[in-house]
Amino acid sequence: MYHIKTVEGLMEAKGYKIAIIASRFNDFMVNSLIGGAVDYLVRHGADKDDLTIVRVPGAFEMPIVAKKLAESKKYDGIVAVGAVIRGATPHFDFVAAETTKGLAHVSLEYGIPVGFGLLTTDNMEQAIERSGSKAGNKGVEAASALLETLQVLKQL
Ligand SMILES: Nc1c(NC[C@H](O)[C@H](O)[C@H](O)CO)[nH]c(=O)[nH]c1=O
Ligand SMILES: CC(=O)[C@@H](O)COP(=O)(O)O
Repeated sequence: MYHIKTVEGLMEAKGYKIAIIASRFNDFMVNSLIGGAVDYLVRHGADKDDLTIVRVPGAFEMPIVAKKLAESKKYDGIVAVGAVIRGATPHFDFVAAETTKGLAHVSLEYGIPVGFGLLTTDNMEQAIERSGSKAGNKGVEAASALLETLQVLKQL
């Protein structure tokens, strides 16, 4: 038998300062994503005073705000929640791709983990299903992923 050193993270939020970036577009769903993320973080030890919610107009504005938050060095991590829902034109593809790339860029450039809770769905029904109903809550998943990543990074 080999003993292999394994680095893995527990879901522990105590002591972390976390910013939640949330778009106003499709805010019926986004409010549920915020609620899921906050509930998860608090139930895993976060102090409410250590959480900051930053509202932005749409998903496209998330990366520049994430960059500013990262530059401030006030936060250990970011949870980004939003909902991009396909319409009649190719607009969806541009907004979804640029938001995703922008958030990934900020994460790597500034070395700050970003929990990616952006719904990118073909229709409203899929978005509702993923914001606290039958297909779970992407805000919860993003918050959970952030905590695990923070704990892993701390050990490396
Ligand atoms: N259609 C969606 C948008 N579009 C708005 C853009 O994100 C942006 O705010 C606008 O183009 C001004 O710069 N945003 C979403 O978050 N979700 C959508 O479905
Ligand atoms: C994702 C979007 O921007 C979308 O809501 C836009 O809809 P449309 O392509 O019908 O203008």
